Amino acid sequence: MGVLLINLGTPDAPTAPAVRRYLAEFLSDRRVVEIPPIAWQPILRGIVLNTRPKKSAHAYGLVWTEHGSPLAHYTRSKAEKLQSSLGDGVMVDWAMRYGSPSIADKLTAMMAAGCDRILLAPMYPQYCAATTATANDKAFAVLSGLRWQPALRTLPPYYDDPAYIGALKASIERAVAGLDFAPDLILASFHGMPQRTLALGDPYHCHCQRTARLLGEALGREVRIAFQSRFGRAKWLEPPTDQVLRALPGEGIRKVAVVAPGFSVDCLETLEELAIRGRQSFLQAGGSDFAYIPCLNDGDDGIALLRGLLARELAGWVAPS
Ligand SMILES: C=CC1=C(C)c2cc3[nH]c(cc4nc(cc5[nH]c(cc1n2)c(C)c5CCC(=O)O)C(CCC(=O)O)=C4C)c(C)c3C=C
Ligand SMILES: [Fe+2]
Ligand SMILES: [Fe+2]
Repeated sequence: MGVLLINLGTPDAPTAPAVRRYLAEFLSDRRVVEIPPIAWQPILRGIVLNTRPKKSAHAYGLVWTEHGSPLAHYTRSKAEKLQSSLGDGVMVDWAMRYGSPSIADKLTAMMAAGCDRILLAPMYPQYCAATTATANDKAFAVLSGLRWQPALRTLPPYYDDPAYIGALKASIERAVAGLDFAPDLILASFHGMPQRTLALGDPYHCHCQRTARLLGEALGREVRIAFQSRFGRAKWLEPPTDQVLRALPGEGIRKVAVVAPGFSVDCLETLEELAIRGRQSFLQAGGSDFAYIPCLNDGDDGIALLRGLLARELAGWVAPS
């Protein structure tokens, strides 16, 4: 019996060549960039991969840790803590959709260790074709080459699960209690997506809206939603986080706490885009106090949440110790 936590992927080093390799794989995924390859690949190879890696490598350098990329470090730590929590009856491991460790290598190792039933757990509370579906696609593609396949289950999105909302509420309340100011507003920033994916039926936008609404109800205060990390020229989900942060002081909101509930662990998009650049935008626009509240990461709230979700999905396969 195995559980494979799957996250997005990250470069092996904060250098332009490593970021280039990572972006080449990531941005060639047709679940991520839905432009026909004949039109997109020349733009990707001719422009994006010649300009973005240097800029992004600099940004990665600002958040890189002694354990490597924060995304990989926290994902690994989550898997190790869940292994202890779920016990010897279940093998818990982790993989990345892009780069390493690969889904193919980890699934192969799990099968070699005797796992004939595997729960795939994409680490995304809100379902999105560009994240959840492509992670599962990759695992199914590995199985398509096997004569003797293991049985598979996939972790459903958990954007409205009371345990998820409860874990976010506890972590936000604890973080806010430790601040030396009282925030006028909690801003929930989710990764953006092209607007057209909403019209095409992707539930991601609705899942984000529902998470933010339930979180506001649980906290008993306004939680405003925004979408970050715009990529490319198409229209993205609105409002953009950086614009909201720049507009808040004009509304009289001068103390803000920003949280990123759509990211299971901190990464470039939260630590650099929100905690560094978001802070600058807000303070330059006249804000007085800014706090970035970390993701659930490998903290007790996050581990207890995932343990519960995984145990539920493993029901009938195993009784965790
Ligand atoms: C949490 C959900 C995510 C969605 C939805 C998502 C969609 C999406 N992203 C890009 C382009 C980029 N994303 C990048 C980094 C990145 N994205 C997510 C998560 C989601 N992306 C994470 C967790 C990360 C961080 C990775 C890390 O190493 O820390 C990047 C790379 C960084 C950069 O150069 O800015 C790009 C590019 C698109 C196009 C997209 C949907 C269509
Ligand atoms: Fe992204
Ligand atoms: Fe970004």
